[in-house]
Amino acid sequence: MAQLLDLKDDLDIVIPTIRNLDFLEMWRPFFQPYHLIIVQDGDPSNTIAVPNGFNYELYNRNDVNKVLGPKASCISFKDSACRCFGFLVSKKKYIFTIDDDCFVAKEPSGKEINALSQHIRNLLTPSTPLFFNTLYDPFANGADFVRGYPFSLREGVPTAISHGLWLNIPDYDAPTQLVKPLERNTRYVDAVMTIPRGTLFPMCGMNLAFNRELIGPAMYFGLMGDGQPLGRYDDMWAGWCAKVICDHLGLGVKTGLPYIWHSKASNPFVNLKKEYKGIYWQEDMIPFFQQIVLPKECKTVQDCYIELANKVKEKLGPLDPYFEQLGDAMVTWIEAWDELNPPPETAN
Ligand SMILES: O=c1ccn([C@@H]2O[C@H](COP(=O)(O)OP(=O)(O)O[C@H]3OC[C@H](O)[C@H](O)[C@H]3O)[C@@H](O)[C@H]2O)c(=O)[nH]1
Ligand SMILES: [Mn+2]
Repeated sequence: MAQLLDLKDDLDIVIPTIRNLDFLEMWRPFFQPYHLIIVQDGDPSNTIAVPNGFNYELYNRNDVNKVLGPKASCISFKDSACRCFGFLVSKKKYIFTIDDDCFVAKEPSGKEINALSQHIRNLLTPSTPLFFNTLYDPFANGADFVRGYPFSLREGVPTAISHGLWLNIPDYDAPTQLVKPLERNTRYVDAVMTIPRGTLFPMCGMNLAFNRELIGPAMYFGLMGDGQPLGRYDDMWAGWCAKVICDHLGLGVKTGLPYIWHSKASNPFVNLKKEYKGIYWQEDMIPFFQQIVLPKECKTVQDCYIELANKVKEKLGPLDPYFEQLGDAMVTWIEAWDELNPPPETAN
């Protein structure tokens, strides 16, 4: 498996940022062989310092507007949701996206965690969404399928998403941050699990990898930030859309290892202002995703996503006009995706 854990020609690292990128120094041993796509948010006249020796492309808002023209309206401004522009312009099979306040974590033994290689292992080994393996990831070293696990299901399904976790500052919503300002996550759980089919999960974008060819068009992080009634639901929205589509297309989503060290607690009051509508809208959003049935005619991610977009407008539009705009932006995203990523047979 060791030779499989080096995908330097097949994976891009996408970083959304409003800060300098000194954090890369700690990741240098793991990230240096890889190409970085840096999405600079906020004022494009600011200069983002990238440490020497990294191979990268950097896009600011002017670049987003230049590349997408009017379709740039679907890319959020002043929110980490802008990272999905990096997913759009990448030409690689795999993506790893990480926040700039996430550092190398250590196992209980003190060994530094190469988050990238664990994500690659997660993505290159099958998922088991159809039957839960009680010894967790059967493809992990020293594990296997337990007694009673049907042999007909042991092949598993292709893994589309690998969702990593965080030591130190956990990804809590603002109310929880306010109630538990000093809580730190010190629990290192040595497990990777497949999220069962039919079950949604709260996808966090700070330590996340995925197979672009399997699920890329569904990894749109929505309309958030400047001018929008919502923030910090970017990754959540993408995760709900992607999971419903993964279930429909027979793909898998894993969560657990690897851990990163999340160093910065963002301001809970600022977060509350960004999140509050999402906190009550999600009581309608979640049943929407739980009840959605994608037609069997939807054979590609794009087909599924356009169907989802239409249903978002129909079912969630009455909740708030925001969802009408979000549904339209979802369609614009697919148009942009297909324009920048034409299927091989039509590529000129
Ligand atoms: O306007 C902005 C704000 C931030 N960024 C970049 O996004 C990354 C996350 O920012 P930060 O670490 O400050 O926020 P957190 O609250 O820790 O992030 C969580 O909530 C928002 C997202 O869902 C995120 O994935 C979660 O981890 C960081 O790289 C900032 O530089 C931005 O691009 N624009
Ligand atoms: Mn953070």
